[in-house]
Amino acid sequence: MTSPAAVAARSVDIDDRKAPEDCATMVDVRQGVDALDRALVTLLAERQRYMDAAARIKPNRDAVFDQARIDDVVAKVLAAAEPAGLSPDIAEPVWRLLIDRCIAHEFAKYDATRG
Ligand SMILES: O=C(O)C(=O)C[C@]1(C(=O)O)C=C[C@@H](O)C=C1
Repeated sequence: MTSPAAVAARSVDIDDRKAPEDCATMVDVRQGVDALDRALVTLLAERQRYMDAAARIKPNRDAVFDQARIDDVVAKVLAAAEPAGLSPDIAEPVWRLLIDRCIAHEFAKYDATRG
């Protein structure tokens, strides 16, 4: 088990990483990946809090699963992925799984607070 202190000692600030094109070693690559993963965790935790808000605001439990909104979210992600250079083969399955897990979280939150 890696201690939190050891993890912190290895960590690279998001602004203190090499651009992918400038990486010369696998240490550079992995420091960049680890830094981005921490940034993504922060963003995903904030996205999760919007699910908490949705569970508080939606009019009823049936509104938690919204297929039209899922289609809209995936379409917007794919539209943003293209100019950003993110492969749709990564973006689409990642977001479909993310939405699926977010729906499960939203149902759990709804049931815990309003069920
Ligand atoms: O937009 C909503 O209604 C949400 O609750 C967000 C979200 C998502 O993860 O993007 C989650 C559940 C819905 O079924 C659709 C989309």
